[in-house]
Amino acid sequence: MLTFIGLGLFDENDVSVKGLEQIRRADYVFLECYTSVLTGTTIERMEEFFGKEVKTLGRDDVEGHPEDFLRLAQDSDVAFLTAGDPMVSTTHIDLRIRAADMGIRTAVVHGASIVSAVCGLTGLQNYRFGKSCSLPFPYGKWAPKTPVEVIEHNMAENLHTLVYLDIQPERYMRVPEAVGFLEEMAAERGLSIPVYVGVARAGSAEPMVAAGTAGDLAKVDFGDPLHILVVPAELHHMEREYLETFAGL
Ligand SMILES: C[S@@+](CC[C@H](N)C(=O)[O-])C[C@H]1O[C@@H](n2cnc3c(N)ncnc32)[C@H](O)[C@@H]1O
Repeated sequence: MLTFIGLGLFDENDVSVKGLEQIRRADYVFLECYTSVLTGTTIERMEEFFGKEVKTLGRDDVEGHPEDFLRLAQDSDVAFLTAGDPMVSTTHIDLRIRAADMGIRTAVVHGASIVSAVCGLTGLQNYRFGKSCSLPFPYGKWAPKTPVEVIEHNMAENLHTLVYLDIQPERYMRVPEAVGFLEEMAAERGLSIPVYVGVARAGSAEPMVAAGTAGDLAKVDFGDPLHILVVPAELHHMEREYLETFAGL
């Protein structure tokens, strides 16, 4: 049996009771740590809390040769953990299909996701979001055009855009630098982005939410990772009031 378990947003306490029970019952526990991370804890703290050894998996282990750990699930209970929800903005539906093809029973225990947390923290209505995009660090002088194309398309449709910020082993993209990258790309296309909304450490006791122009956000200290950005569409009056009340718009 392979159980996909979402750990939620910040630390080991965010797992659901169902998720915790499954982890404690599992013969093997793997944590995928490249699509998102719990920055409020460590592997050691998770192991202590779960009472299990937690083995980490990188992108190549999961997407390149998952058979190695999937084989274990053919005759034992394997828990596959991710930060957030395992099936939101990940490619793990592929893994579940591969497992099913190998005759392995599977199940999903959902976790709190950054996608819903952003709505709660910013007041931006979930049904007003268009396609989301990921913003990677530029590679030398190369930077992808896709994020700003997605934003432009969503703005034309009057939809909000959620911008996931790059996570690398040694560094995390922060809101002010993300705004800087997007401003450069937008200027090249002649696109003007009037307002940004930045969020840091959703799920922690002290999440940071700030809204304003690129210039406003450049001055904000968002603190420790993880960070995420929203480019809002035209604001509904309730969304505006919420951002004025909770994000200093
Ligand atoms: C590719 S998405 C994966 C989403 C995850 N599966 C979920 O359901 O939450 C990961 C990105 O979301 C953002 N993110 C995730 N957790 C966050 C948090 N607690 N606070 C702020 N941003 C977060 C970061 O930009 C990160 O690079």
